[in-house]
Parts: sequence; structure tokens; C-alpha cells
Amino acid sequence: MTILDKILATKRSEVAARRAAPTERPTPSAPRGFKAALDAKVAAGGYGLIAEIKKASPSKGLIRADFDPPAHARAYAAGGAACLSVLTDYEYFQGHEDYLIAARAACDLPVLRKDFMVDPWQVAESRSIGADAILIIVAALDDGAMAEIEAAAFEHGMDVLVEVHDADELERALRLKSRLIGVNNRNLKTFEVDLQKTYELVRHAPRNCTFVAESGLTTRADLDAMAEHDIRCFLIGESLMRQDDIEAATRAMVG
Ligand SMILES: O=P(O)(O)OC[C@@H](O)[C@@H](O)c1c[nH]c2ccccc12
Repeated sequence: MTILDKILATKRSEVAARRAAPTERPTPSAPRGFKAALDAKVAAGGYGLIAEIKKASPSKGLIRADFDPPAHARAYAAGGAACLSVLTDYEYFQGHEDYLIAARAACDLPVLRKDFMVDPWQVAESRSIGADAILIIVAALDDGAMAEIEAAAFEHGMDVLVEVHDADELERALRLKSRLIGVNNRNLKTFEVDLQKTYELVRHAPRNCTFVAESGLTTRADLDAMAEHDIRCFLIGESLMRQDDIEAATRAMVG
């Protein structure tokens, strides 16, 4: 059993429990355009950064002790991020829905709910906490489930980041409607990071997509190397979350 299988099993029982006793919340403001914010940065000649609010991960444990979602959201926005990503998984990433609510209220950026979607019910829940986009991990779902979750997201006016790791997954992703594709440099089954694989994958992909390189990016030079391969959007968590001055570090990355 891989870590991804374990996470998905936990998620299914968690979702069943939440579904049985849903939390009442005030209606959030309308979705902020997530893909549009990335595309606008690139059109202006810059990099589209999705800056992630991430307290811990299964491979690294605790990443930041003085974890403060609204402060981090403001720092990322001031540093030039296009969008935020907020982990909401409790069990493996020490995330929470409340972190997303607080981060989104603290800035104007569109926010991705970074979690493991296993059921279309989670899409409505994601919108109810204010998420502007959701993640579909191709390795986690069959084609029917992916299409259903994507359709639910579009009905709610949200964007969908479709995450792939290899050529087969990319092919499956391209059968969906979303043209926002994340290539995870980190294999979710082994945690190995390989930037070269990302270059290979994108080289053979259609040009009408916005590609986001995800995971294991630590320096401006990493981003510039990606840009040589026509990848200008990035999802970065750990390396920014470890900085004392997140705003300055974000600016150094994409400013
Ligand atoms: O912290 P990093 O190495 O910069 O990576 C961020 C992001 O890509 C990573 O958190 C991630 C990518 N895909 C995921 C799926 C689930 C949970 C987390 C992830």
C-alpha cells in the first residue's frame, strides 16, 4: 500500500463523517479567477506563482512552527504571488478548512483548496469555505470520478488544477476540460523529486494548456530553468514556508 492509498482511505472515512454532520458556514464571496490570475502574470512577462500555506507534510514533518495563515497570505500577496494554495487535509498535512477561510479573508488572491478529492460532495464543501479552485490528482481517481468532480467544480464557478506525474496521467488529464495542468515533480508514491521528468512531459504536451510545475522548487534558478522549457507557473510550499521573511523570499523568487 502506497502513502497515496493510505491518504485516500483516510480521506474517504473523514469525508463520510463530515458529510453526516456538515458545518454551517456563511456564504463566501464569488469565486476569484484562479487560472486567469496565473495567465495574467505570464501575459505581463512574469511568473505565475501559486504560493502554498503548508504547516507540515508526511515526508518532512513539521515545516513551520509559528504557523499563521493570514500573515502568510498577506506576505505572499505583497511578495507578488498570483494565487494561494492552502492545505486543508488534517491527518497527513496538519491542515484545516479554517486556514483556508482565514488566508482568503486576509488578501485578494484566488485560493486553491489543496486536498484529496475523492467525492463530488467535497467540491460543494470547498466552495462553501471559499475555495476558488480545487485539485484533481489523476493518480487518485478513475476517469469517471475525475469528470464528475470537474463538472461539479465548473458548476460552482471554480477552476480545476489537474495534477499529473507521467505521460499516461497527462493523457488522461487531457481528456478533461480544464486546461490548467500541474506537473508534480514529486512522485506521490516514492516522494522522489525529478525536474527532468517534468521537462520531458511538457515538451510533448499541447500548447493550449497552462502548465504549473509543482514541488521541490527552491531557488529563482530553478524557475528560470523551467522557463527555458516554457513552464512559467509554479506551485511552491516548503522552501517559502521555511523563510523568516516570507514576503522578501517570495519577491526574490518571482518579483
Ligand atoms: O512544498 P513543495 O515541495 O514546494 O511542494 C508544494 C506542492 O507542490 C505540494 O505540497 C503538493 C503537490 N501536490 C500535492 C498533492 C497533495 C498534497 C501536497 C501536494
